[in-house]
Amino acid sequence: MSENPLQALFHNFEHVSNFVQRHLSNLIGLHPHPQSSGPSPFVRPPLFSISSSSKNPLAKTSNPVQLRDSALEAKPASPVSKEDLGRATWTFLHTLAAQYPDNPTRQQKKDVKDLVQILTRLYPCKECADHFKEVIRANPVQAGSHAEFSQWLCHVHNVVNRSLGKPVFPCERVDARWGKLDCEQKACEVIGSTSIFG
Ligand SMILES: Cc1cc2nc3c(=O)[nH]c(=O)nc-3n(C[C@H](O)[C@H](O)[C@H](O)COP(=O)(O)OP(=O)(O)OC[C@H]3O[C@@H](n4cnc5c(N)ncnc54)[C@H](O)[C@@H]3O)c2cc1C
Repeated sequence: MSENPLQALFHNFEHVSNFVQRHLSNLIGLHPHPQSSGPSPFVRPPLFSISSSSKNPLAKTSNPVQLRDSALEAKPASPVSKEDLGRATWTFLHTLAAQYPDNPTRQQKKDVKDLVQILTRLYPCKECADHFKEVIRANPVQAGSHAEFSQWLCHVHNVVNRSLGKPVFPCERVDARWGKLDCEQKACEVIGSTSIFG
């Protein structure tokens, strides 16, 4: 009864933590080591550990929560290049165009136009965003159908290509270059394709 209430809370948390670790270890295939004689029944140390002082639960430990996964060790994130960002964004946009319906709804047409406008403001390469804004001003989004949107996108991509001295892509081959996502049972179709409000 004389136990500090915070200490009790701390012990409860530790029990829950141990419980979760046991079940996680079962899930990812870490089984108790039969010959293990130490305090931990596991071959590998737990994913994280909580140290507590039984005398003073508020005492600072040097590292109260330790992540042991080497993938989570503090490493500086490698920067994303302008080229990587560009390729990823074009992949996203052309894949979206490939799946854009022949008869889009009003909402889908609006969403696509909004998305492109948002890119001209938020694209995380300012020089590219500013240039793209000019490109869109001169070539307003056409999204009346799959064919219209994918051809429009191919055209504006070529405008960017030209400005960078890259080869122009033959837009009659855009459907061959950019296919729909390989998804089972139409799970990747753009939502709302069958709406009667198109
Ligand atoms: C909106 C936007 C604006 C950008 N603005 C700039 C900028 O101002 N300055 C800058 O340095 N970079 C910019 N970039 C990045 C640039 O466009 C390229 O993505 C980057 O240089 C990498 O080029 P890449 O040669 O790998 O091919 P990407 O141009 O990234 O193309 C990827 C793939 O798409 C296919 N492809 C190429 N052209 C077309 C087309 N017309 N239609 C369909 N498919 C095609 C090809 O198979 C190509 O390999 C921009 C990117 C985006 C998305």
